[in-house]
Amino acid sequence: MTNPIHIVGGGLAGSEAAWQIAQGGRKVVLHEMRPVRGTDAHQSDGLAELVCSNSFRSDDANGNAVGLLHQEMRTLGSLIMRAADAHQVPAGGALAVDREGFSRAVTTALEEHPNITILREEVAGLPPEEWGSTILATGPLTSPALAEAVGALTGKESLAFFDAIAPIVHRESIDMGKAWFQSRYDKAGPGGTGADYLNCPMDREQYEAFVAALIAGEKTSFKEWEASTPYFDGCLPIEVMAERGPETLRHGPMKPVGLTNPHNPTVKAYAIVQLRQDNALGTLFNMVGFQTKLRHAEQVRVFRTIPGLEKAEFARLGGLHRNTYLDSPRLLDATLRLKARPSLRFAGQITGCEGYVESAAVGLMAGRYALAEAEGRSLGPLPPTTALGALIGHITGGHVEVAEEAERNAPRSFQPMNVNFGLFPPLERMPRNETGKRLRGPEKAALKKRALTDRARADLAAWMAGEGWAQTAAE
Ligand SMILES: Cc1cc2nc3c(=O)[nH]c(=O)nc-3n(C[C@H](O)[C@H](O)[C@H](O)COP(=O)(O)OP(=O)(O)OC[C@H]3O[C@@H](n4cnc5c(N)ncnc54)[C@H](O)[C@@H]3O)c2cc1C
Repeated sequence: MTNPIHIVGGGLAGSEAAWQIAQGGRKVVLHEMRPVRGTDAHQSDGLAELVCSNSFRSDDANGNAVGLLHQEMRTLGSLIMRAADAHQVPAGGALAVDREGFSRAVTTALEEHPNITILREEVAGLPPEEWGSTILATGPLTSPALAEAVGALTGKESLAFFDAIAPIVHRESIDMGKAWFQSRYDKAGPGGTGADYLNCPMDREQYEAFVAALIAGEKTSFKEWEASTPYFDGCLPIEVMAERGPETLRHGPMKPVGLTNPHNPTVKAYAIVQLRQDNALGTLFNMVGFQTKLRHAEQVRVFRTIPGLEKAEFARLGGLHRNTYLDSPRLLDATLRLKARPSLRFAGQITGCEGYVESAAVGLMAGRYALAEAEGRSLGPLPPTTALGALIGHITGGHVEVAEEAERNAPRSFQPMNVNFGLFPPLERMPRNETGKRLRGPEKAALKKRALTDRARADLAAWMAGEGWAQTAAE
C-alpha cells in the first residue's frame, strides 16, 4: 500500500490537483472544511465554487495570456477547464460559466473517482508530519487556525488584505427601455452572440452626479491594521477608482467605446455601465467592475441612479473580502514546495497567483509535481515561455523585491498576480509581417502576441514530449 497524497482545500486549485494525482493512478485524500465550517464568501458545499464573478476571462489563445493559459490547461488534461467548457454561458470574447453547473460537474467528477476520498473537515493546524506529501490549497480565505499555523512556520510573511465583490442584479428588474444588449465591438467570442452584455448609458450630468455620489457614499470601515493593506490592481473598489479623478471610471469599467445605444443611436453616451450574464438561465447579471466597499444601503441607493437600474433588485450586493497569501518567491522552490518543510506544497491563490484560472493552473502543476515525486520521477519545471511556466516562475522566484520599499518598511512588493505577457521572456527578434516589413502600433502588438503564443505552444509540446510528463500523464 502506498501512502495517499493529502490535499487541504477543495477549491479551484485543490480540486484540480486532486484530479491530476488521481488520474495519474495515486490515491488522494481531499480535506474540505465546507459545509462543516464556512468562509466569508463561499455559499455552498460544492467543490470549486466560484465566489464572485462567473468569468474565466478571455478565451483568445493567440492574443491574450489567460486565453493561452486556458489552452495549455486543456492540453494538460485539466478538469477545471473541462467543466468550464461544458458549462459555459455567453459572454462575448470571454469564457464565462454557469457557476452551479460548473461546481456540480467538478464535485461529481471527484466524488466518483475511485482514487479520491473526500473528508469534510477543517484542518485546523499544520498537517501532521505522518501525512507525508501534502498540498495546501486553502485559498485567500484560509481558515484562521490554519493561517496562523502557516504564519508561525514561515515567519510574518502571510499577509491579509481586502478586495471587494461586485453586485449581481436580477435581469427582470432592469429597464430595457433604457438598457440594451450588446458586446463591445459586437465581439461574439466562445459561446457568445455579440450581444451578451447589458449596457446602461449615462450622459455627462448623470455621470458626474454618479461619481460624486460614489465618493460621498458611506463605506464600511476598516480596522486600523487593515487600513495599510493594499488592494491589487484589477480588483479596485469602484469608489476608490472614482477618487482617483473624475475621468478614471470613463476610461475604466464605464468606458463608452464600441457600443451604440439603439434607443438613441445618434447620441454618444458619455459613460456606460456594463452587466454580464451570471447564470445559465440568464436571470442574473453581474455589474462589471463594480466591486465595492460601500455600505449595502448605499449601494442600493447609488446604483439605482444608473439609467435602467432605477428599479434594480440585487441578488447579491458587493462586499469586502480577505486575501491570505505567502511571500512565495522567498518561501517556495520551483516545484511549489515550502523550502522550510519540503513535504508541504502550496497551490492556488495562497501562492500569490490571482484568479480562478491561475489558481487552478497552479493546482494542476502542484498535483503533477507531487505525483512525480511520489513515484520517484523527476518532472522538470515548465518552460518559462509558456503561460503556466511564466506564472509559476514568477511566483517561485521571478518576482524581484524592490529594495527601496524594504528600506522604507513599506508592505513587501510581491503582490498577487494574474497571468500576463509581462511575465514572459521577451522575443529574441521582433516578428515582421509576410512581406518582411516591420510593423507599428496595434498591428505590431497583435503580431508580437501571436509570436509569443506560437512560441509557447511549440515549447509546451516539446516539454510534454520529454520523459517526465509522459510518465505521469495517464489520462
Ligand atoms: C470574495 C472573493 C472574490 C473573488 N473574485 C474573483 C473573481 O471574480 N474572479 C477571479 O478570477 N478570482 C476571484 N477571486 C480570487 C481567486 O481566484 C479565488 O478566490 C479562487 O477561488 C482561488 O482558488 P483557490 O483554490 O486558491 O481557493 P478557493 O477556491 O477559495 O478554495 C480554497 C478551499 O479551501 C477550503 N479551506 C480553507 N481553509 C481550510 C482548512 N483549514 N481546512 C479545510 N479546508 C479549508 C475553503 O473552504 C475552500 O473551499 C476572488 C476571491 C475572493 C475571496
